[in-house]
Amino acid sequence: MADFAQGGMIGTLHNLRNRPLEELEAELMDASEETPMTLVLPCLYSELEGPAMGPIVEKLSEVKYLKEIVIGLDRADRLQFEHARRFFERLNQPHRILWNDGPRLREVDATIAQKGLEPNEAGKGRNVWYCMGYFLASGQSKAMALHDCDIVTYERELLSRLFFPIVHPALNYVFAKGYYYRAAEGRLNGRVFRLLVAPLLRAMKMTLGTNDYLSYMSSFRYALSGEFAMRSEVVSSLRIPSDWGLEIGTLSEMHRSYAPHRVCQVDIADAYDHKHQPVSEDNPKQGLHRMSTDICKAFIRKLAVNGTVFSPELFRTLKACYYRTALDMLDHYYSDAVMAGLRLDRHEESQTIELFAQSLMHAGEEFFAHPDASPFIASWSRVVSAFPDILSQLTDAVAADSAS
Ligand SMILES: O=C(O)[C@H](O)COP(=O)(O)O
Repeated sequence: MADFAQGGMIGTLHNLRNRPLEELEAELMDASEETPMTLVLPCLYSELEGPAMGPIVEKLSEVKYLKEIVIGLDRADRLQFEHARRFFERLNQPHRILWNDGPRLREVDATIAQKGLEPNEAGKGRNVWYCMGYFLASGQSKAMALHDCDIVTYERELLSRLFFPIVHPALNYVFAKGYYYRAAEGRLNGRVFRLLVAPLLRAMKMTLGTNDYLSYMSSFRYALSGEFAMRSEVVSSLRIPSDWGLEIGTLSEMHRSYAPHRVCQVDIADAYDHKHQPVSEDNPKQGLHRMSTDICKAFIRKLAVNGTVFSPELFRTLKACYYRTALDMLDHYYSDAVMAGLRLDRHEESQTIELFAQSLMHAGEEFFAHPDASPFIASWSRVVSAFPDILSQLTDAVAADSAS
């Protein structure tokens, strides 16, 4: 059962009363006249072959209030792109597939690269960024929502609850972030959020002192959720990171550009399950190992930009504080899991905390070695000012791919 606490700097929209989906969708239908809505699906080709995507597309095809669906397809060759086109044919809404690795979109990327504004690495950030560009270019909608494509617990309600706060005429939000808890097959998940992000934020407050940014970030119940929605005016000026700092970077940018009362979080699901990445202890370039380093880097850069002066001593203190805080929080997660009848392996999670502490130190070393490095991709408004016809090049390329 949901509580109704408003504990942080942003608004929290709970799931009070389990309102029927039909009621929510009817209100979204009404809102869609004034505020048309586009859904963005950033996916890997391999996800089309996984257990989640088929049911997601089946359920989405029933949604009536969507104006358009934009699918960003990564890691697909020509045959796989053609298969993807057939796969998405069952959608009842107008939809477009961005074949990110296809020759036409690579050519658009090469054009943007002439002025050094292209995403500097492939990945979810680049995929989302091109979908945002297409959303602006198509100009069909005033609101955009985005969700992951590996959600095995997907229900239509998730999408309706994500859009509701930014499109309902009585509400004044420009950005909504989804929250839930993660669990599957009797086990409590969400390891990076629980074991890294939440205790690191507490440790940063203790070591650096509370500031507006840390209070804002701590207000999010699931800062790493891949589900968020925004009004079109946010999309053109948003800078997003190309690495695993995407979610933290996006929230940080919202903090930079908008007052907290225009940002909210919304309960979009009960238990949520998805594809789990390995921890990857031995390979810092993969799995949760890589994700944890990118997230630490995203925090460090943001704090540096806000005026925090980092030193090796500060990192040692922060690491010690993080480590102790994470272990304390693990006790609470364990108690919560036991009471809910869920499994949680304390030894395994303690080892993961040790690895995340190393990731924090590693991120600090990288920051000292490359203080100017930034994973942020330029905003679309900057790209458009450098290449005034880039959005039509993008729509032409996508249309030509879909007609080929
Ligand atoms: O949100 C997270 O913490 C990471 O994506 C890892 O999630 P998982 O533990 O559910 O795989």
